[in-house]
Amino acid sequence: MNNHSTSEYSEAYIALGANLGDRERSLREALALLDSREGIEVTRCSRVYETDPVGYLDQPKFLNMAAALRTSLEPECLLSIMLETENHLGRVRHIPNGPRTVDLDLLWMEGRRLDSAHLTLPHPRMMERAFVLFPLNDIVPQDETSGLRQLVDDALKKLDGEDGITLWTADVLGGGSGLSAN
Ligand SMILES: Nc1ncnc2c1ncn2[C@@H]1O[C@H](COP(=O)(O)OP(=O)(O)OP(=O)(O)O)[C@@H](O)[C@H]1O
Ligand SMILES: Nc1nc2c(c(=O)[nH]1)N=C(CO)CN2
Repeated sequence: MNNHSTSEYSEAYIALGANLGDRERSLREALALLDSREGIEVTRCSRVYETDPVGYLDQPKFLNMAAALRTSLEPECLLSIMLETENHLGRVRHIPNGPRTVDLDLLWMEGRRLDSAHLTLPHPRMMERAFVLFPLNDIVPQDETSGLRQLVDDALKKLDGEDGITLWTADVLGGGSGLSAN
């Protein structure tokens, strides 16, 4: 526990994306680093998808996935650990929506709505992004009660289709990471 913790645990959902360097390794290491931090436990991981770039098109394809965390941290503290993790794995910001070794977005935290200079929750663009919704759909339980399941179902119905998204079949989380999909 540290000064930023509360005694309660919450469920949080994050999105991960990588399109530079060893993409599988970046995803695996990001999850392992988060899981190693006090107050964060990675509880479920989605499957991994290879996705065409959205927004800034002249860049390599991404690997995208999502994970559920059990955390005792306040959202701002969780986000700052996520940003530290991105930096640790060599992320450099050059172009908005551009290539990155790893990108970690905080999508949703049970019962939390925020709109500050540094953090907006739920993530404002998550419901329009197939590269977020497909992975999230893998890990949000049918009986999830905070409203996320309904939002994901509604958003998936509005998507155009599955263009530009394929399942990545390699065992990204294997290799002794202690993490597994779903
Ligand atoms: N829910 C959130 N998750 C992650 N970052 C957020 C969130 N809300 C606000 N931010 C802020 O957004 C800043 C920029 O994030 P980043 O550079 O990763 O954006 P991006 O991944 O390129 O674009 P996008 O936010 O559309 O995914 C972060 O430094 C963070 O302070
Ligand atoms: N396919 C794909 N496209 C993107 C992604 C991403 O993770 N996957 N992230 C972006 C900025 O967050 C912009 N575009």
